[in-house]
Amino acid sequence: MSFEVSIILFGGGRMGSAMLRGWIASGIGPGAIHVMTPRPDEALLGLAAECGVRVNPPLTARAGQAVVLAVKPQRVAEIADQIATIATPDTLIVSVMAGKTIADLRMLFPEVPSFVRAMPNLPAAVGSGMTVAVADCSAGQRLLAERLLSSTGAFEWLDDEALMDAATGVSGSGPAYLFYIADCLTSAGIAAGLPAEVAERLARATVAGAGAMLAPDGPSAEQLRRDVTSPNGTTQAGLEILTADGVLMGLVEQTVAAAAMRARELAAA
Ligand SMILES: NC(=O)C1=CN([C@@H]2O[C@H](COP(=O)(O)OP(=O)(O)OC[C@H]3O[C@@H](n4cnc5c(N)ncnc54)[C@H](OP(=O)(O)O)[C@@H]3O)[C@@H](O)[C@H]2O)C=CC1
Ligand SMILES: O=C(O)[C@@H]1CCC=N1
Repeated sequence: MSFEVSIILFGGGRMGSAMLRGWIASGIGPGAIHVMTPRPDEALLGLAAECGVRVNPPLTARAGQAVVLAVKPQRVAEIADQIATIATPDTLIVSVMAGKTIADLRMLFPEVPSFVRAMPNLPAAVGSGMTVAVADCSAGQRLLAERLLSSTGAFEWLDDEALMDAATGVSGSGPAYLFYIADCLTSAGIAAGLPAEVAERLARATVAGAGAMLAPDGPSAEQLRRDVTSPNGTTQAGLEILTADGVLMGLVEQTVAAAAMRARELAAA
């Protein structure tokens, strides 16, 4: 899907760069993208040079554009003056900051009429992201935001902004939990006698392959798990440990709850 939209991205860090890569790969015209970030790293500068993205150009008011905020919630106040100088009655702010509510954004940016609060995740960089969002803007801007956010992978609107913090705990932070599982699998492989590099290669490929099978229109996770598990075989022996007494399930519930709680705290940061 290729379309033209003029974007100013504030924050060229991990999430900003991940979205930028996803946008470019999906065909969004790179000449239409400006990145504002105080210390662009080599990778960002290389990507920008390769694709014609402008980094830290002088900004002027540009009607109809999307301003994407990918700075830390704790630092967003620093860009209020810059946003005030570029805001027009058509400006749409798309924030991906954890915790910050649309009400918070309205207080921070009183000149801006329209907001989308989104929560993407890092696999956006490879077109396999999961983004959820809520909107307080016109139907046309909602469509624009949806095209932008869905260009990096799966996307859905949430009806209730109160669900954004729980979604942050599941899909926003979720890739980190799975990367940790990959590390656990590597360590367990080493403990079981595999050379470290072999264990790591096996763990990475296994988590990536299992993730690929969880395509949205594919079988359920439960069905896929059953497909691996031969009755009385090796997987059953392993899963009896992993699922014993619901300990892991309880830990994952606590993990998501802690992340959601931190998102609520960040609203006030
Ligand atoms: N990382 C993730 O997986 C996800 C992150 N998010 C959200 O994305 C946002 C960014 O997170 P993340 O990318 O991890 O953090 P990073 O620290 O990697 O990126 C933040 C970027 O913002 C830049 N920045 C700081 N001040 C300004 C400013 N005044 N104007 C423009 N840019 C500025 C920083 O530059 P410098 O380092 O030079 O100060 C840095 O490059 C957060 O709000 C987070 O909640 C949402 C979903 C997932
Ligand atoms: O850890 C964080 O605060 C951000 C938001 C979701 C993923 N990373």
